[in-house]
Amino acid sequence: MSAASETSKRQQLKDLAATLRLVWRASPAQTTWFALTTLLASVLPAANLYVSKLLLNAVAQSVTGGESYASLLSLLGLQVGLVITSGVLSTVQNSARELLGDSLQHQISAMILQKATELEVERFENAETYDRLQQAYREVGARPVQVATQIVGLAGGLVTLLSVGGLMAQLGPLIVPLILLSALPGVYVSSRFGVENYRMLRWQTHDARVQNYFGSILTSDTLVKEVRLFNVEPYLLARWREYYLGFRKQLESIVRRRGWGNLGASLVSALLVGAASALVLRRAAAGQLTVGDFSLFALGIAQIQGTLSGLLSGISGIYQNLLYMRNLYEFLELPSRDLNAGEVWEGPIDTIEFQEVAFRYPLTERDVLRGLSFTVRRGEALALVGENGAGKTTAMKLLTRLFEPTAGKILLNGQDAARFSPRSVQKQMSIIFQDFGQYQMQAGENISLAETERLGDEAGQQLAVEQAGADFVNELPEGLKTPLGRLFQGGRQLSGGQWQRLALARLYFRDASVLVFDEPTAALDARAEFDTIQALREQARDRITLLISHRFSTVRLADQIIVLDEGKVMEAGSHDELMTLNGRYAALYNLQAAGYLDRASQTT
Ligand SMILES: Nc1ncnc2c1ncn2[C@@H]1O[C@H](COP(=O)(O)OP(=O)(O)OP(=O)(O)O)[C@@H](O)[C@H]1O
Repeated sequence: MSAASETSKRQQLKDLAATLRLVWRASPAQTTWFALTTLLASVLPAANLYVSKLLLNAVAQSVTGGESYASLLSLLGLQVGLVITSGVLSTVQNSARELLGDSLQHQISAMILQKATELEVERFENAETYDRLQQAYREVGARPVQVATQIVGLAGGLVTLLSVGGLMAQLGPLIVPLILLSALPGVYVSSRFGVENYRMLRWQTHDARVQNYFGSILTSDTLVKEVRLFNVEPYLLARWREYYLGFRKQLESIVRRRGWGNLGASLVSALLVGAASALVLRRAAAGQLTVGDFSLFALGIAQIQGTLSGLLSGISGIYQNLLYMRNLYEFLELPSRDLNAGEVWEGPIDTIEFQEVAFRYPLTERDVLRGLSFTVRRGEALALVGENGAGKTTAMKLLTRLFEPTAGKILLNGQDAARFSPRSVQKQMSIIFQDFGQYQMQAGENISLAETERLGDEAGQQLAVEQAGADFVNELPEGLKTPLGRLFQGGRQLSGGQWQRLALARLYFRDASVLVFDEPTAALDARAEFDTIQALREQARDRITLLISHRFSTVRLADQIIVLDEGKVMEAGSHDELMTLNGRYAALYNLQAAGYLDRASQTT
């Protein structure tokens, strides 16, 4: 695939304009200072060369007494003035660039984070989005300011080239073209390998993520116990290293080929400069050039070569940087989901009705829910049971509007939920997921995250703690203000069950009319689970409770039980009805009950 086909020219122009807009918006003042000082500094090389030439000629003349000390001094003064001007300009230029880079970095990070908040939840379950997010984050750093620097540098470079070229043209007609030519091979090599480098990094993104993942297992606080016990370290290290060796091979190949390319370019360049020098020396031998002219030539070569290669590599640099910036734009252009779009739902939810709901995850081939129908009313509890992967959590993701059904309808108080904005419907729901969050923040914050408008509501937090049976919070050194987790200094680590109680408190903290418990008690023992669910039934008398659990002793407390099998309802009814039916539910229930009885008889 050629670099050009990766992004069309038109797209690149658009990206260029977008990048310049980004730079300008980040800081108009710093951008102006930066551009102005760069342009002013670009006439200095020609001025310097010219004054040096005059000074050398004057020195040569003074040897024969043709030039006074005062006139030499005035030329020197001019040269010192130029050095000071250049110092002032470059100081302002560097400061402006540094501040501009910082503003840009902040602005782009904020854009990426904002975008992440607008993405559909399903995007986060998709490896491609992660790759894009990671690539976008990588570009936050220097790229945009590099593009700005390169564009301003192009204008400056042209001014320098024209002014120095004009001075050197007086030395002979072929001199400037020969020197210009000598810079080209080097520029070609660096631009070609620049593009190749870009492609290599892009291909490596996915593998680098996998490699990082292996590294993160080895440095994870939560996994360290399993890793040590099972002695997984050598395997993980080997996998990690295997990826490194793959990257290394690609890098070595690029470095080797680029090395040969640079060598060839230097040889060609040396030959061309040699030819230009021979021409100048011939004129010098014929007495047609002054000492100053020769110094102009010697210093001018480096200046022209440097400026031209700067110019050309600036162009290819802009091109390459825009390829990288595309990653950022691709991420920012991902479709957003406006969670506030739709009518605003107000008031409590009294009934939930699933009508023939089906769902298929994006990019997959299989419906994970098929024809799911049930109704649940305020004051009732409905339990979903079924084997792993039967679709229970997915049904809750649909109810809570994290995803939309692919077929069928969900009615709330008899109205199609799809009409209402997801945010306003979600306000009426509180949930504890299987993989609930363990936020490395204070205990009280962990609870109040369910309603950040009430972050300081300690009485509310305390009530939620009591409802969730999370009394351990009161024993913590600073109570609700105790920082939790191991990530930051001073944090207290909780047990799995304690974290879960805290997540339960978070669920209660939100004043919702629908409570969803997705295996809320997995980290609790059977007795504690039973107590928790019974307490929950008391507290949820005037709400709708939806419960997912693998423990039938808990499930039996629900008014309605739905047995899901491969996304379809297999049986539905109350505990007693399902036991009378003597089907799958009854079989599973009896199996677990026998297990309990068995254990009970062993302990007595
Ligand atoms: N993001 C996803 N993309 C694709 N398929 C998914 C995704 N999440 C879940 N699935 C698939 O959907 C099916 C139902 O998953 P779900 O998590 O709803 O099951 P569950 O009944 O809650 O299982 P468990 O008891 O293990 O929690 C499974 O086959 C799972 O592999």
